[in-house]
Amino acid sequence: MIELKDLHKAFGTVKAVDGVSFTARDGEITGLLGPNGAGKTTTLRMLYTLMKPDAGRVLVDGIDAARDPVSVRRRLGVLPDARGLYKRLTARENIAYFGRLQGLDEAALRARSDALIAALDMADIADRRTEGFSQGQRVKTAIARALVHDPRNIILDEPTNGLDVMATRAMRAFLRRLRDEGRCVLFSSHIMQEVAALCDRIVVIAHGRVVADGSADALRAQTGEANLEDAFVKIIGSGEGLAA
Ligand SMILES: Nc1ncnc2c1ncn2[C@@H]1O[C@H](COP(=O)(O)OP(=O)(O)OP(=O)(O)O)[C@@H](O)[C@H]1O
Repeated sequence: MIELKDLHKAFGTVKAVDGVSFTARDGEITGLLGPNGAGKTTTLRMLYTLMKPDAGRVLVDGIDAARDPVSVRRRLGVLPDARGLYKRLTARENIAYFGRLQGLDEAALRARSDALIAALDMADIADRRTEGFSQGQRVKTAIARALVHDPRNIILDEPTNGLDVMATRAMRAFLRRLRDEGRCVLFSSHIMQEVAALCDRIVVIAHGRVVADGSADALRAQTGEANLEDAFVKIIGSGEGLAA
């Protein structure tokens, strides 16, 4: 479970995150939806301890990220916005490298790598160097790498960015599977359909603040709009910066 409590972060005069609080629960997919520049990436960076908040707290499975960042990182699998892979290594070697950094022994590493390569349907590319990989192949490798230590909480920044329709469908199925295993899945997106198709709970963020938080049905009821897209536009105040 991930709890964010009144997070703040400013860059000079820009209040990127201005009092964000929400909870992402186990066994649910939570979507962080907001237009470009809303503060999604900054919020996620504070959550995965890459950036220190100016104020506020992050708790992962009840552990305070400021007090024990190492334990928090162990409990998180992160697909960051920058997906840098080592291009001279094969996909499998990229995954193994991260597994060793996480302290997995060789037997556990092999078992986890094989399971992820099968789950992400990447057997055909696993032993190729990642140099020259397509966007979809890179995303799959980065996800396998992020999950090698079997984390309970999974954070993904725009996971389907640049993926084609089939790869997007496969990614959605994979995220549902993680959810059905009881994990806490949190992802950010500025694509309404993505969030509508996938999420049990939607946190809408605009100008660094949470402007709505609930199921798709709750958001429709809150706004009186039958169509989720219309509900989002009403909540955010405009459709600018959101993609259908
Ligand atoms: N390192 C930084 N230095 C200065 N300003 C920043 C920095 N990081 C983010 N910002 C600003 O903070 C605001 C929020 O940015 P953020 O990247 O969190 O938004 P986002 O919701 O992830 O947007 P997008 O969908 O475009 O990725 C923006 O105005 C951005 O320009």
